[in-house]
Amino acid sequence: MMTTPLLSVRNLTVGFTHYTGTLGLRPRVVPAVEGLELDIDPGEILAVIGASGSGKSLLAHAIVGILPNTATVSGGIDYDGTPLDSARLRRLRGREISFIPQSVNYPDPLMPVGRQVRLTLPRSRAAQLQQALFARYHLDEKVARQYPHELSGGMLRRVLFATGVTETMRLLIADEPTPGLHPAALQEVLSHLRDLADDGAGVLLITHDLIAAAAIADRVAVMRSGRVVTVESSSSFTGRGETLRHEYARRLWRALPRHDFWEGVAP
Ligand SMILES: Nc1ncnc2c1ncn2[C@@H]1O[C@H](COP(=O)(O)OP(=O)(O)OP(=O)(O)O)[C@@H](O)[C@H]1O
Ligand code: NI
Repeated sequence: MMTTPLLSVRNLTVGFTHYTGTLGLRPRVVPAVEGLELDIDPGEILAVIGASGSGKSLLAHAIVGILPNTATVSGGIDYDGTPLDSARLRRLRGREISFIPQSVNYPDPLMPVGRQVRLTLPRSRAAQLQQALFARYHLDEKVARQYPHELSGGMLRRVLFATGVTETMRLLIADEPTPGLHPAALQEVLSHLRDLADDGAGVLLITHDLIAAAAIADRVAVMRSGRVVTVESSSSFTGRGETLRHEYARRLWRALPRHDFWEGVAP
């Protein structure tokens, strides 16, 4: 029996207009990601890996409807079997669909973290919901009044989850939630993601960390230059990657330092 995927990305292309010609007046749409096809089932973690600039964040932004309005988009995204248009997204975002943005300039360094969390919540119940979320993520209430630089990396990450993850969540899009974490905090975030999936959520985990992706995800989509070159079962990232379907995935796997080590000692 076929089940409907929770999320289905169909032939998604996102382009940006570049101006060419001698006067720079001739507009041309250059695709930044092209022909993306991906499914996520309930209870599944799909990791998306790929080099910087390969289009991972654009994929996430297309799903949660926050592409810049300069982007040209074609293709479709279905949620629960029906198109995820902007009206539906507005209704579902923050309820069923959660997003943890890439933490480049987030959280805001100049705002207490509790206030940042409250800004993402329905205004009428923001204070109460923020307290409940902090309790759920084992964050002391005084943390709410602190600034990001006053918290450890692991605590900050828990704040990000408190911001993004709601009780009613069915789909989580997490863009690089783990960089710069020390091993214990990394482990904590990864096992939290696994728990959310084991509770039935579909998770799209964007990461540079192929080892973490292989350890925690069910499948790993590999992006390169704006395309999904292959979707591999995470169990194939083992040994020398003999069972990986695509050569590029094998190359990424074999390029990891510990493989150099093993190759170094192999007869
Ligand atoms: N607002 C924009 N205007 C023009 N081009 C853009 C815009 N945003 C992204 N791009 C292009 O799309 C490409 C993919 O960007 P994206 O942020 O998705 O990469 P990424 O895989 O998330 O990289 P990283 O790992 O560094 O976060 C970039 O190389 C860039 O050329
Ligand atoms: Ni990114």
